[in-house]
Amino acid sequence: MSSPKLFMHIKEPSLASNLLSLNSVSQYELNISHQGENWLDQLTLAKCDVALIEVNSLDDIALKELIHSPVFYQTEFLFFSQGEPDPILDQLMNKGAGFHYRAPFHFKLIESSLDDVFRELSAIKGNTNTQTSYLDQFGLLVGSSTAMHSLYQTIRKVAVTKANAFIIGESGTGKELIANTLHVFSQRAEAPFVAINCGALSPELIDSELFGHVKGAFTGAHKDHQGVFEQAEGGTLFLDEVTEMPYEHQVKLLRVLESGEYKPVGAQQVKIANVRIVAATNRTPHDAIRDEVLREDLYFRLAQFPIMVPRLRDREGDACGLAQHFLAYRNAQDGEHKQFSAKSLDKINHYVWPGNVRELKHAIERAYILADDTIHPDHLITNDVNHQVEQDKTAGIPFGMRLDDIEKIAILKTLKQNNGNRTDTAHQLGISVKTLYNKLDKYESIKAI
Ligand SMILES: Nc1ncnc2c1ncn2[C@@H]1O[C@H](COP(=O)(O)OP(=O)(O)OP(=O)(O)O)[C@@H](O)[C@H]1O
Repeated sequence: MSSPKLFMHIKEPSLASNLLSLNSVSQYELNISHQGENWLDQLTLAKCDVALIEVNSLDDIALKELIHSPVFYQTEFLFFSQGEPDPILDQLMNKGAGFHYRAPFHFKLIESSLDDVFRELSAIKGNTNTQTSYLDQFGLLVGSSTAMHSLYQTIRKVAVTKANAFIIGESGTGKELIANTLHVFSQRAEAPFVAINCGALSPELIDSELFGHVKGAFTGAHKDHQGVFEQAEGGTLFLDEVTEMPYEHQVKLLRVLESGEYKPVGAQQVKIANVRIVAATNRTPHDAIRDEVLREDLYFRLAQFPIMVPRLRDREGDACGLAQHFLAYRNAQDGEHKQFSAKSLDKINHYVWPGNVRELKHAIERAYILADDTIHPDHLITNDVNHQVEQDKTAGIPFGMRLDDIEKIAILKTLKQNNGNRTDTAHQLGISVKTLYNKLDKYESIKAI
């Protein structure tokens, strides 16, 4: 296991020597900056886990650049200043940059912060070859790739802030786990984490689902009902598939985010919302705004921190690692010792996993059931839709078949393949859950005529 790396850019000689004499500093692999050169460039090249940076001038170009640099999310920062107001540093701190020590410095405190960071980093780096899985784990997320480590850094930083976060990534990449991990690492961890799927909210009940209702507010409202804002009081509200919420209803969310107030249906008094909002989408926000499925003003309110989730195929080595991880857990459940053959691991490694971790998890579950002791490539059944479409194409679609009939067959077949799961079906077909519901409603009404 390699030691965590520490970068040091300290000009003031006595501060530098005091820091260098700390025991906690000597635990790290040390990397000292060359004065006179841009320290951010050096830090970017050195890829360090922790950086000690002395800030003593408002025209520090590197400090200004840091806020837009990926390094900001990949490194734990300890800034040192003489205490003069510095708006850029304030901005960095608001974004969860780490620690800012003002002169006179208390080296005991600095020592203990560095010890804490060292322990955390060692735990992450050293969490390999456990009995159950050899991948690193952070919160609820498993993965050792560089892409996942940089995601962990981002989550660690965002979690401690009050900002809303917007998680953007393909279906099955783990957006809900990320939202949950953000909650677990936040100061709201003791309060509830409430998740709702905005695509599944029925338009008639949206107000009541979000804000609750009082008894007698409408026919069927037999008792008071708490909406998700109230259920998540003090904690985190996860708005999954927020782009699938009807456009005209999104303004209601916007109002709460702007004013912090909401009113249950039929109530006289407004309530104050005390929740952190984490939203997610598997669309590109830019496209969603252009296609008018996401209000731009809502996006800016939600996306104080956009978090991009890497696709499984962009996490080098993680597909095999996760497969081993899922299998190890399954073995432990049943007291089994099933294993992958070398060829099956090769198949896992080379497949693109369009359904990301969810698809991998399901494939391992199926393979586990099918295999006796060893999982062979044939046991690994994937949702390779493209491949299936190719096979169906060779079977041929009848000449002259109406396009809407072809569409209907594709929808119903995919729905069946996904055991009726509408979210997965919509993702595979490349349409929104809302569109899928509309089309299914249309088929139903035609049947009824
Ligand atoms: N990094 C990970 N480590 C372990 N399990 C994971 C990881 N990422 C995803 N999973 C598992 O994969 C499945 C899908 O994850 P999740 O529901 O969080 O994805 P999602 O991006 O929210 O999907 P969708 O957009 O379809 O709602 C879950 O069973 C989850 O436990």
